[in-house]
Amino acid sequence: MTPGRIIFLNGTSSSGKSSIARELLDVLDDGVHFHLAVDAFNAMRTRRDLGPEELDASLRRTRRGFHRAIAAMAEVGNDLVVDHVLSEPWRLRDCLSVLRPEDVVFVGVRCPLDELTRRERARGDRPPGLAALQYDQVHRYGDADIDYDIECDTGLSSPRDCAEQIKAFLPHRPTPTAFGRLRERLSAGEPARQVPAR
Ligand SMILES: Nc1ncnc2c1ncn2[C@@H]1O[C@H](COP(=O)(O)OP(=O)(O)OP(=O)(O)O)[C@@H](O)[C@H]1O
Repeated sequence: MTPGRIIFLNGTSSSGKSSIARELLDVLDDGVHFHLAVDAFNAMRTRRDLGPEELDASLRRTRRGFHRAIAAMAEVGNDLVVDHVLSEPWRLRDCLSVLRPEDVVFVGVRCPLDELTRRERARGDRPPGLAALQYDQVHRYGDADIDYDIECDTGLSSPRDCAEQIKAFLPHRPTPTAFGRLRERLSAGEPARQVPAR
């Protein structure tokens, strides 16, 4: 059985990941796609108030479970669009350890901070300052910027345009993929992006 393709969107809250994912499901006409969002997994959790330690442990298990659910869906041939916030280094490490690098198209979803703050205020359903808190973390691993297959700037492009850009990129996926390159660099203790020679 051929494993499914995983278009993996990483960006801060309000960067436009879910909007792009919805458009991707509309524009991708090669097969059946599923949108897997970490928010949807969080929404499945018991509503009871948890203490800080219990909440931390539960959030970590939710995310580890989410990563393995992605792997399981793809393993049996489902094509996926994943929407995630890699704001802690272990989340990327865990994804690199459970997903097949050759199946992953790694997409950096970027947006300028002032626009993120404007959107966050306008939508009103996210804690104020959340995007700003994640801004310096999601596209970094250690001291380096994360190396993606493709990046979108939602400050410049609509969700539909970003989806079309990703679709146009798919036939040109490099080998090794960004996940393949990251896996090798991180296992060798190197930075997340190749440092240009001086
Ligand atoms: N390219 C864009 N241009 C203008 N507004 C956008 C764009 N993309 C998304 N938005 C708006 O920004 C808000 C957040 O978008 P969306 O829910 O897609 O972000 P998200 O990254 O999935 O956020 P979260 O991780 O918090 O769920 C929405 O109100 C959406 O309409």
